[in-house]
Formats: sequence, C-alpha cells, structure tokens
Amino acid sequence: MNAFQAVSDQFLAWFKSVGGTFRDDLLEIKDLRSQGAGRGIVAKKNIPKDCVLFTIPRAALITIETSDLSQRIPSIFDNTTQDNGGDLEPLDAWTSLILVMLYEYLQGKTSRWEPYFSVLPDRFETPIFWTKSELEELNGTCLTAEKIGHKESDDMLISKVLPLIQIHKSIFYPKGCSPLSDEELLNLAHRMGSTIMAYAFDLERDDQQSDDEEDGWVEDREGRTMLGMVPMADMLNANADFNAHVNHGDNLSVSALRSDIEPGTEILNYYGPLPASELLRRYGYVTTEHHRYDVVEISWIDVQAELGKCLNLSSAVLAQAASQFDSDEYESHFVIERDAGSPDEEGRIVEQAKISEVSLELEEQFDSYLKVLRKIQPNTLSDKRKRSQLFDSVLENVLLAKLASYPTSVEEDEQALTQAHLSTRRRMAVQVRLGEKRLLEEVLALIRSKACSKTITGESTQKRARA
Ligand SMILES: C[S@@+](CC[C@H](N)C(=O)[O-])C[C@H]1O[C@@H](n2cnc3c(N)ncnc32)[C@H](O)[C@@H]1O
Repeated sequence: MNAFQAVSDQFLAWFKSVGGTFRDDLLEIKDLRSQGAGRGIVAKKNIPKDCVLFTIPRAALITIETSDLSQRIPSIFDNTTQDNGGDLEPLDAWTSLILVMLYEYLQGKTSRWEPYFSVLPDRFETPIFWTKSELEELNGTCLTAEKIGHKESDDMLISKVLPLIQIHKSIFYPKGCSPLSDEELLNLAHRMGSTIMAYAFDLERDDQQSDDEEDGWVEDREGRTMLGMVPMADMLNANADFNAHVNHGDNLSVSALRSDIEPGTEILNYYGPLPASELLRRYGYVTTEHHRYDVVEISWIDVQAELGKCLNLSSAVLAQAASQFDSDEYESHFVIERDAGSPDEEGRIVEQAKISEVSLELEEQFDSYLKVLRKIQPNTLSDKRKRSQLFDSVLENVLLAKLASYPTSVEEDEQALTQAHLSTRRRMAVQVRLGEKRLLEEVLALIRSKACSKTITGESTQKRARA
C-alpha cells in the first residue's frame, strides 16, 4: 500500500473512532491526484437515492466550541470582555477559526484531530500563492490583486492573529516546543486561512435548534455564522453538476441525491453557482461546468467616458455632470452574467445558460446620468429610441474595449489550452480569462442582434407609415 493510501486509511479509522459512520461497503476514499483532484470519495456499488453515505458527530468538528482553546483562554472569543489581545473589536468567525486551527495544529500528536490534519493540504493552487508571473496570466479578469487579497490577508493575520499567539505563547506551543519565527507563523496562518477557505462549512442550525442558542450550529451573536471544519464531508470534491448533499442536523450527514450513482462514480458536493474565477479564488480549481456562472464586470467610469466620446461632450460638461451625479446612489461596477437557472433537486444542470439582457441596473443608471446631462445641456438626447441606440452603441464600445484589454485573444487562449506542457496554474488562468471573453462575445452578439431587430422593426414601421 502506498503512503498516500495509508494516510487515507488512518484517517478513516480515526473518523470511525470518534463516532463517524462511513458506508465503506458502498464507498471508498480514492487517490484522484492523476485527475488533479487530490483525494475524493467514489462509489464502489450502485447507491440508492437518499442513502445516507456517512454521518459526522458534532464532537468531531473543529469549531470554537469543540476545541480546548476556548476553555484554556476563555476571554479570547468572548466579545463582551476586552481581553482579546488588546483589540476591542470582536473576533469574526474567520479569525476565530484560524486561531483554533493554529492551536490544534501546533498541539501535534496531542490534538484530537491529528489524523485529520494529515489529510489536510499543505500546498494550494489558489491565486494567493501564485508567483508574480503566474498572476500576470489573470490580467484583465475579475481576479484583480485586490480580490485575491494577499495584502489584506497579511494585514489581518499580522494585526489580529499573530499578536494573540505571542501573548499566549505558553498555551499555543506545547511544553518543550520552540516557538515558530514570525515568518513561519505567518506562513502557517496563511495555510490555515486557505484551508478554511477551501474546506470549512458554514454551520447551520436546524429548525428545532433555532430557539436554543446554546445548542445551535450557528453562533448568531451579531448575526455571525459559526464556521467549522467538518471531517469527511470535506473529503468530497464538488462541481456544478453534483450528486450528494450535506444535511445539517443534530449530527451532520451526507446523502445521495440521485438513484443512478453507479460504481466508479465520484460523490460530488456543490459549492454554489460560482463563476470559474471565484472557484479558482476560493478553491484553486476550475471546471467546465462552472463556466455557465461566469461573470464580467463593467466599470461605470468606462461607460461614462464612452458616453462622453459618443456625444462629443466637452470636459467642462463632463466635470459638471460628475459633480451633479449623486455619488452615493450610483454603482461603480455592474456585473454581467447569464441566466443560468438552478440545478434540479437531484443536483443536475437542467437549463442551458444564456444571456437574455445586459444589465437593467446599468441601463437605469445610464438614463439617470442622461437626465443630469440634459439639465446641463438641454439638447442632449431625449428621443427614447435614439437613447436606446445610444446605450447599445456605448455598451458595445465598452465591451469591445474590455475584450481588447486582455493581453491575449480568444484564439491564443484556445491554442494555449491545447499545449500539454502548460502548468496547472497557467491552464486555470487561461480557462478563467477565456470564459470571460466567451461571455463578452455572447453579450456583444445579443446587443447586435437586438440592434438589428430594432432596425428591421423601425424600417417596417416606416414602410407601413408610408403605405
Ligand atoms: C473540500 S476539499 C475536497 C477534498 C480534496 N480533494 C482533498 O484531497 O482534500 C476542496 C478541494 O478539493 C479540490 N477539488 C474539489 N473539487 C474538485 C474538482 N471537481 N476538481 C478538482 N479539484 C477539486 C480543490 O483543491 C479544493 O480546494
């Protein structure tokens, strides 16, 4: 048996020892590294619909309630006292779980979750760990440096997490262990943060528990949800087309959604209707099925500038309009996405995702801006049909400029994806930017076909009027 399988087996034995149930007559934990998917759970036999595949007792979860840390330093998660490292702001769910994970990890063999940590990753494909040159492949996409958030994560860890560990060194480090250097600790904190991002669950409260704060899955102080690590449920890979569901109740359980799960089929969870860019940002992978949820963002500044050009407005008029346009009310970005529908109750994709409108919100804001312009310059377009043509042509130019802003063309991306030697990270970046470009092309086709049908309708109305 290879070492990878041995670690999976030890984990399964530990999982059962803490009260978990696992239908190993039906399922196995498999090495899916050759498919770039780490470990996953695969059916060994036909699985009936609604069959409970495994259950996870609450005590096996890692949360601020199950870890000893909250007993050893009660004040750390107590938002009513001020003793959480001198920082008066309460720790959020994210920061709290990072601290708990660091604490449990640093306990080594004495942590109850040590065999679980052995199946958690120490390397990630999420862009926060990419090199500068790998990140350049994402230029032009939704995944800006700000969204990837390396600096924000560093700042948060350095200001909130590391000082607490320094103050409570004797608790975080077991006797005889030398403390990590600041750099090592920061790297470890990033690792735990990324593990939480890709593996943790929002823990829901079931209906019976909703009146019982103490027993609830959800820590609802100030509307916050409790995050937790759920061993085995997080062994499931996921896709937009999925076949299993995680149920939140007294214990957590995972059940089959379909009746046609055959031997060899991977059991898949669902992370939600995420675009490829977001799947990459949070989980470090991309699938073809998630492209249906792809998005592109249009910046209002670009729309405004293009409108100025189309109407040949002077910079004085534009400056006056900018000062009169209520900045509190206007949106700085608009998201364009397809109507993708929802998966059916068996987790199947049923509808074809298609773009049916660009953005009603953008159109409304465009109209409000035109009203402001008309106040400054009364001869600015008021004819409704011309206004609609203006909107289409401004938008078409903005979208064309956006397409041109990616450093590569669609053809170059398609060509890149045929290259077998392309690294996983670069391949995912190409998939993300190609997905966005395809969406942009669909939107452009929609605008052009609408413009075309408006012209035809306009012409036939004129002909009818003349007849
Ligand atoms: C909750 S874990 C699932 C278990 C994971 N495969 C493992 O080996 O620990 C989520 C991670 O699994 C991987 N993953 C999940 N679904 C995937 C898929 N459909 N294809 C490839 N990788 C996937 C990603 O690395 C993701 O960050």
